[in-house]
Amino acid sequence: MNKKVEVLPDISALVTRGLEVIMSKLSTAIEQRGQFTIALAGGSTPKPLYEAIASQDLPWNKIHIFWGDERYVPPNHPDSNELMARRAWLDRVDIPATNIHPVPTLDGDPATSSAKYEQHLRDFFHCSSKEFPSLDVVLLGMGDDAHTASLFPHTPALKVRDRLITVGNKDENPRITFTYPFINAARSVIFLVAGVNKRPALAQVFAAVGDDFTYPSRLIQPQGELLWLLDAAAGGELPA
Ligand SMILES: O=C(O)[C@H](O)[C@@H](O)[C@H](O)[C@H](O)COP(=O)(O)O
Repeated sequence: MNKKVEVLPDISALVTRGLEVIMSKLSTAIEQRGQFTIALAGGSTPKPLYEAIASQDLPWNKIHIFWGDERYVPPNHPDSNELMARRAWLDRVDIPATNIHPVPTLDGDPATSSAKYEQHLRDFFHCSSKEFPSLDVVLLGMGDDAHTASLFPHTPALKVRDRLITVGNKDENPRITFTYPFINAARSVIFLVAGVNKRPALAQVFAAVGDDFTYPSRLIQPQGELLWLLDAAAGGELPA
């Protein structure tokens, strides 16, 4: 694993750096493989980054969008990660509808939706039930409790290692999430973390020794590149 940590002075610089990194990986992916695949994070931090990507002149027909996790709500619900990304980015660019791969959340049963998303991913990447396909980029946030995607502390989702997608839970509210082994199969995993409230969790995640099930972001140890992009408020006290 190639782990890098960058601390940027503020949110604006964090977004600018995130855009620069993603544009570089997008160009490389399209040059080498003819397409770019990215899984988006939800929450609030990535919204300005999505708005910045929407302003770029890109080969949208070669870009495929997935979600690393989704709340189990309809796509028009205010909590929907898909809705946030469509409003901030996808509705503003000429990307083919077939290049947008939202998590199904209308089956009435999270386990059914989870299996359906898994099959969609396997069909897209033409991979067997044993393989973990590699997205070019998995973009992640991190909660104050060190969760990432919808891998929350001390939940069953943290123990699922033989699937791409599983059902997560936050306060009894179901979520659909990438499993940590699927995240770790990515060519690049990029965390975008901002705010002083994230410092305690970051200290635990970066500690040499710690409990992965208490601090789930510790589980993210990709074979490829791991890049932590932090603003100074979040990362200012981390040991260099
Ligand atoms: O569905 C979600 O909410 C996200 O995927 C979640 O993992 C998020 O990235 C973190 O909770 C950080 O959220 P903020 O960026 O809002 O702090």
